[in-house]
Amino acid sequence: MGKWKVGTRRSKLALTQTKWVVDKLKGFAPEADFELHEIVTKGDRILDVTLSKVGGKGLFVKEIEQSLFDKETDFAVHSLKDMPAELPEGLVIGAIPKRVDPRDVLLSKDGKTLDELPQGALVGTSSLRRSSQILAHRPDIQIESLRGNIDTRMRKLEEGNFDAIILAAAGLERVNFEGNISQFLPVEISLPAVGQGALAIECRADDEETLALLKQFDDAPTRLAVTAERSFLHKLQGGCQVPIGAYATVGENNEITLTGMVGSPDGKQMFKNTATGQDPLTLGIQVAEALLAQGAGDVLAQVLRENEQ
Ligand SMILES: NCc1[nH]cc(CCC(=O)O)c1CC(=O)O
Repeated sequence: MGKWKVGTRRSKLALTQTKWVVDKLKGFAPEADFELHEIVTKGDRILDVTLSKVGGKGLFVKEIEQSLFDKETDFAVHSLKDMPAELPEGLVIGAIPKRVDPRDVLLSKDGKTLDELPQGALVGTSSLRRSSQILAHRPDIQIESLRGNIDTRMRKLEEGNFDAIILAAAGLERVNFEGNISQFLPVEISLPAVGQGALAIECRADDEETLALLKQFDDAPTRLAVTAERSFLHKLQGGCQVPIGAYATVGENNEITLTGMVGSPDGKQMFKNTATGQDPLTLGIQVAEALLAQGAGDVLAQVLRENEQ
């Protein structure tokens, strides 16, 4: 039994993800009743502005979290990568389902790969992490900002505004657009965003009934991996839009291997480190400290200063 009110953003991707989660949860609680509550977030309303200049990640989750506090909703489905490194007191991630493909992908005219793009090609992305890594690999490329949901971005490619655009494989897969992918970028070229490809189901920390439901849908290796990635992000205090990437995998005996990167937006400076360990929180901090020792702190400080201007 039980009735759950589920918070979701209104974009096609968000609705698809939320409906997928609800469907799976029905498998664990066949008699339960789920009611979707669509919430328009600040991030959705100001997509035409450069998000990094108005406050970053929190914009997509704040109003949804408020509805959890107000008990208008009982849990909410987010893309994990849209969530700040630190949750507000009183909320927790009740489940992290198994991660899908974490990679970035290139969508181009005529299916060209990154290496096949013409000299000086125009590539659309608003992510500093993506621009940094693309430019490190192909310094001749021109990067231009590209905002909006998946449909909007793909339309701008079709209209001929860009030679190529970069998106997350996971988002395209979830809305069945993966047929448009020209190349899966290897993580050695484009290290994904923290949590990319994973979902987070957020609920109140004291809501035992919801926690018990969500727990059944939690994937332990994914949680270990993204906990390491988020610890790395937290240590670098990468709350807002910053050129930070991280990807962790979990092998035998729950051994976690984490790679983290910080790059300058022009790709001229690139710091990377890989380490292995058992404890995700310690490992994240260790990789972050290795990058700070290489000088990544100066790059991050510079980006923050530019965002403030
Ligand atoms: N930045 C927005 C965003 N947040 C989550 C996804 C989908 C991929 C995911 O769940 O990791 C996307 C689109 C994209 O980056 O292409």
